[in-house]
Amino acid sequence: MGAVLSPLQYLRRAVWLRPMSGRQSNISKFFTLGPEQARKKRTPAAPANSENEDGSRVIKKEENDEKTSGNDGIAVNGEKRTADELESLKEEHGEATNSMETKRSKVDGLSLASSSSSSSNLASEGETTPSEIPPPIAEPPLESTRKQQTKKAHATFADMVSTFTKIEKTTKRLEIIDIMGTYFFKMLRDYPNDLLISVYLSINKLGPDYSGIELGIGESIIMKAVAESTGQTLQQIKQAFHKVGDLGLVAQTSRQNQPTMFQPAALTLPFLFDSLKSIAQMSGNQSQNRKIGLIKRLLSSCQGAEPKYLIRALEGKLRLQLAEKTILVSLANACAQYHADKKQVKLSQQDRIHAEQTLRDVYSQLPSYDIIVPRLIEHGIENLRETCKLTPGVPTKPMLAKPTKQFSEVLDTFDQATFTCEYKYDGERAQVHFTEDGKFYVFSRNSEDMSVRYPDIMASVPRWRKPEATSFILDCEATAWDKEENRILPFQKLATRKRKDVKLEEIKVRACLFAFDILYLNGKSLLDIPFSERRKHLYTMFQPITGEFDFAKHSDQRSVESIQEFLEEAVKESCEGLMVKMLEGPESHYEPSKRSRHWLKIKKDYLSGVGDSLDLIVVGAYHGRGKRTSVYGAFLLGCYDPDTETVQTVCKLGTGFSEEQLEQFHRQLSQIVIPKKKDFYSHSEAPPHQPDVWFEPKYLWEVLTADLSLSPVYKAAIGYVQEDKGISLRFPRFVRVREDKNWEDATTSEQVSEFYRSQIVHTQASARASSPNAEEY
Ligand SMILES: Nc1ncnc2c1ncn2[C@@H]1O[C@H](COP(=O)(O)OP(=O)(O)OP(=O)(O)O)[C@@H](O)[C@H]1O
Repeated sequence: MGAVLSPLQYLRRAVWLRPMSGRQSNISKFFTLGPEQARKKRTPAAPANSENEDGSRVIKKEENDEKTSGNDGIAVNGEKRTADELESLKEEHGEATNSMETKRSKVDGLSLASSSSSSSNLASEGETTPSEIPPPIAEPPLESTRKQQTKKAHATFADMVSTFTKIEKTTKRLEIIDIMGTYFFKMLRDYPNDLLISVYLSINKLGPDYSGIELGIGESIIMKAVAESTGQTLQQIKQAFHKVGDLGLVAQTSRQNQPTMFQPAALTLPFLFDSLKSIAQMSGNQSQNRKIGLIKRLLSSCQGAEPKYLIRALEGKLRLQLAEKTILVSLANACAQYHADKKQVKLSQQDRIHAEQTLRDVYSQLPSYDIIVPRLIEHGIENLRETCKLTPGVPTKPMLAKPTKQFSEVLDTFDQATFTCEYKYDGERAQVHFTEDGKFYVFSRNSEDMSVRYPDIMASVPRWRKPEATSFILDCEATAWDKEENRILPFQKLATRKRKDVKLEEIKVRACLFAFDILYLNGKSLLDIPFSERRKHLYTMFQPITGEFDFAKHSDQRSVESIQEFLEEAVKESCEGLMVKMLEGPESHYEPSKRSRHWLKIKKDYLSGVGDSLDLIVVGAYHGRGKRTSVYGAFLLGCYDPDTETVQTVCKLGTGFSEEQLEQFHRQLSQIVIPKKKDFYSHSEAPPHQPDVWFEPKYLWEVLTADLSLSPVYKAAIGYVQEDKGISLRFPRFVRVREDKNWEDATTSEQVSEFYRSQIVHTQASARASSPNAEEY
């Protein structure tokens, strides 16, 4: 293996890449013909806001004039300035906006461009000048002056906002892909150094998931910053928020109504990105004030619709339908088109499909834009599979299983193929990495770095790794382990472990790893070899140590009776059920990120229920009565539609809780009550169905159900089965909190519709089985 650069090294490399000279092409046309199939009919997204999104600039000089006399000074961007200060600001501002080496103005809100090291590094002589860059086909409605000021150095937030504004006006995925593709194409052509940042900002992330840097600033901090920056009281902002339900819109309106004397310099993407990162990483003493200070600075640089998206970005929710899938398709299209233009060849529909597939596959193996984007720019999408491969140290997206509720279904699915059954351990998924340079990592199902959470696992790796294994990626389940009795403990025990600041000597509940797959070994990816061979490598390279590491127990017998027996054994040993996996042939290859039919899961509970539990978002609650007077008596839960970014309600849940749990949930959830329903929650508007309180989306609960039915009240998977009806759970029962998943990893609307459909298939099949001659009557 060649030397592997760290994400940071690649990022640095990318930052120093020169912009390539542009070529004129009819971009839009190409993207419109995107190969993504039209989706099934979906719930329309929350209605697009009707305000003037492009937001004409407000420079109400006359309003300021009366304030200029005396020492009172005037308000510039919400802050009082003396006449002297104003004079120097004018000079400073005029210079700053024309200079490539723009420095941040001493005064908030006038020139914020290029404060970061990356920003100032980027503008170098000899770059493509604006006159050499052909005008884009569909110019965004930007103020030309602002654009000219920054054209040479960096892409602006204004450009991005104008793209977002267009996206907010449509619910059609193909159009969104078209708009984003056009935007990324222009970034590639004009500002390749800023492409990586533009991708991150579009998905509202600040780095790969394993970097652990996350946005999601509390509403109270944002409200304070908006109030202070726009010269309003906190009360006024709170009231407006209560009325509108979107802090972004409140910020935009407040900013538009604010007298501003000078036009602030454009906010560049690198400066914005660096600032958001600083805000996300601030901690400790005074961090709240420092955050407010930085948000105010950013706000004072915003114009038009920029405050809206800035605030939404800070909240961690852009409310565009920009699912990561959409970004990948748009980016693939943009890159394919850009490189085809460069080579002066025509891009076929086939090429586009190929590009999309390539980027999706590569991203599931190596989910790091830090690594992918610079290599895309440098080597093109056609070489991406070669230049971006599975790499220890970067968590890959785990393969997932489909639920099944009947043993006969297992045999139907695998038919003549060779399959194997394994215990389905009930713990937390753990991807263990060992890099070529000798570092260990443990990553979660969501690519979070859990190395500090599991010091016991980290310490045990050298004991069970044989010296021949010089680098690897293992797929495992970490379970709680009873040292005295030498047995697995239920999942609930594992959940009692601390998640932060875990010290090895203080650990009370030990974790034991059960390895079920190996994806990478000694410099080579093993994804594309049969599972039987991967399993051999696993057994050769590692040694079991009781209570620390073992291989998932398996049985390769294929009769229904033997599977049933094996399941009973698994349950006796505190497992959830079985995993049934293809063992030979190409179907047994490891498919990162796919929920595949080549892996089936059978849980004990499925056999009487719907086929799987669901992981649902807690969106609201109803006050308790009688014994539950002081707590919430029932909860409103929803599933997630990643394509429309909506949370769709699916049931009211009131059973399966202990009294302690109800008290604990009351305490936890009271902290995240919001004044009104989020506009991306989809639920019946009828008063009897409204919960007493609404919550921020935060907690995910696992729920079992007897079956599913169509419903006019609940909106889950609306449009999938019936145009105007959603799907709801009947007799739902609480199982546990899913701490290993983010709320956006909830069961999707599509999965809910699959559960509903498979239930109908099963019902029909069993009706036929119990009455084989039914058709004759
Ligand atoms: N032998 C095994 N093979 C694969 N996965 C296993 C095994 N034992 C336990 N697991 C766990 O079971 C999960 C398989 O189910 P699935 O792929 O649907 O993930 P999930 O969405 O987390 O579902 P679940 O809620 O059932 O754990 C894996 O994510 C893994 O954590």
